[in-house]
Amino acid sequence: MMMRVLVTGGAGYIGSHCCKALASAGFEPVVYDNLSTGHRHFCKWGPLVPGDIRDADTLSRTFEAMRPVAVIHLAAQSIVTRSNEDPQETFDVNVAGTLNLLDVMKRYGTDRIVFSSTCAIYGNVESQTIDEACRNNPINPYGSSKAMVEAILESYEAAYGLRSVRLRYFNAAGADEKAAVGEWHEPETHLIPIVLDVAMGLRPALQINGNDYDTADGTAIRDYIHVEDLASAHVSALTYLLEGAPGATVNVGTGAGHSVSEIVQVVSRLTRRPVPTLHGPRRPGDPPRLVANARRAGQLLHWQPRKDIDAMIRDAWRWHQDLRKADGVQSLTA
Ligand SMILES: NC(=O)c1ccc[n+]([C@@H]2O[C@H](COP(=O)([O-])OP(=O)(O)OC[C@H]3O[C@@H](n4cnc5c(N)ncnc54)[C@H](O)[C@@H]3O)[C@@H](O)[C@H]2O)c1
Ligand SMILES: O=c1ccn([C@@H]2O[C@H](COP(=O)(O)OP(=O)(O)O[C@H]3O[C@H](CO)[C@@H](O)[C@H](O)[C@H]3O)[C@@H](O)[C@H]2O)c(=O)[nH]1
Repeated sequence: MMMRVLVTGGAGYIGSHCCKALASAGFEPVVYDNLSTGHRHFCKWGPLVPGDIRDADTLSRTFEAMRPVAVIHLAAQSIVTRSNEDPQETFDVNVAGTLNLLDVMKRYGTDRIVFSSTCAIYGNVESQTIDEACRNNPINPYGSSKAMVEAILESYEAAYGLRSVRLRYFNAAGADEKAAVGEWHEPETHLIPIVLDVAMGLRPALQINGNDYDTADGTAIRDYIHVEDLASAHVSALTYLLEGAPGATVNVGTGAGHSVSEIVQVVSRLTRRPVPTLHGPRRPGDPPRLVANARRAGQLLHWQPRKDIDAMIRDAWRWHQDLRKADGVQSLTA
């Protein structure tokens, strides 16, 4: 019988790719999602149970019926700006929701979880690349909420034997256009889909949030990781836990940093379209540079990223064009 894995947030961008990777590896993903930012038709590799992670009754009924061997926990409020404006919502979903999920897991004896953490927990870091030993110093409520959950998971392992892999993703990018899943947030706040909108002529220009950072071209640097590589890291983490290994905190990035201006250039080169830009102020809560030292993922999980930034932008571009055509969107600024 196939092993069932509960995927909270499985109707979202990263979660849907995880479900595909799980199904390819022989697991049955069961999506648990309130569809607040996810999409019903992204759930193609197993059943969808509509529900909120803060709803203990629906979660308990789901565990009773599905008896998952493990949980991959992606459901979250994950927009940094929104967390600054409404921290109560972010802590409620990300921290209280996770405590609720862990309580139900304990009651049903499900003792393995892969958690979506983030490089946002590092905050402002001096070093060129960041390893997992780097002190947590989040500079926005979103990052704080994820750091809190990491601490909770470590305590739960020590006290209750509930083992977890905390995957600290860097910036997800790209899409699986053949599977018709990709990045689709309303409203969109992430850099690459916004730049692609500009390349399509759906927005007049990209506003660059700050060009006075202490980086080579003055714009902020991120480590972009293909969403398919990110998904395969979840399967590796799950396999690691199923083999009985102890919990771990693991960066998931490529180790290559790209500035906002570089992303604009790559998009312009690959799409052969102009991408006009204008300069705006820094976005509150944005660290200047976040680039992974991803060695531990290789050593512990036997995982390596395969796709570089050009592949990410190419795949995102194909998906984005399909999405905008399907949406019938003519102009987002009209
Ligand atoms: N996108 C990135 O670059 C990135 C980087 C680091 C970490 N993360 C983390 O990865 C996870 C997934 O991010 P994403 O970009 O796929 O976002 P997403 O918004 O596409 O997916 C989140 C999913 O969770 C669901 N959800 C939200 N609140 C819920 C609740 N209370 N109960 C049940 N379901 C709920 C949404 O409907 C959605 O399907 C998040 O935890 C995010 O913090 C993302
Ligand atoms: O119109 C825009 C949009 C973004 N940016 C900048 O581009 C960079 C990347 O921004 P974005 O794509 O929004 O990603 P992050 O803010 O780095 O956050 C993402 O990546 C985090 C990990 O760093 C995750 O935890 C979050 O969930 C996810 O939103 C930042 O410097 C932004 O200020 C712009 O200059 N203009």
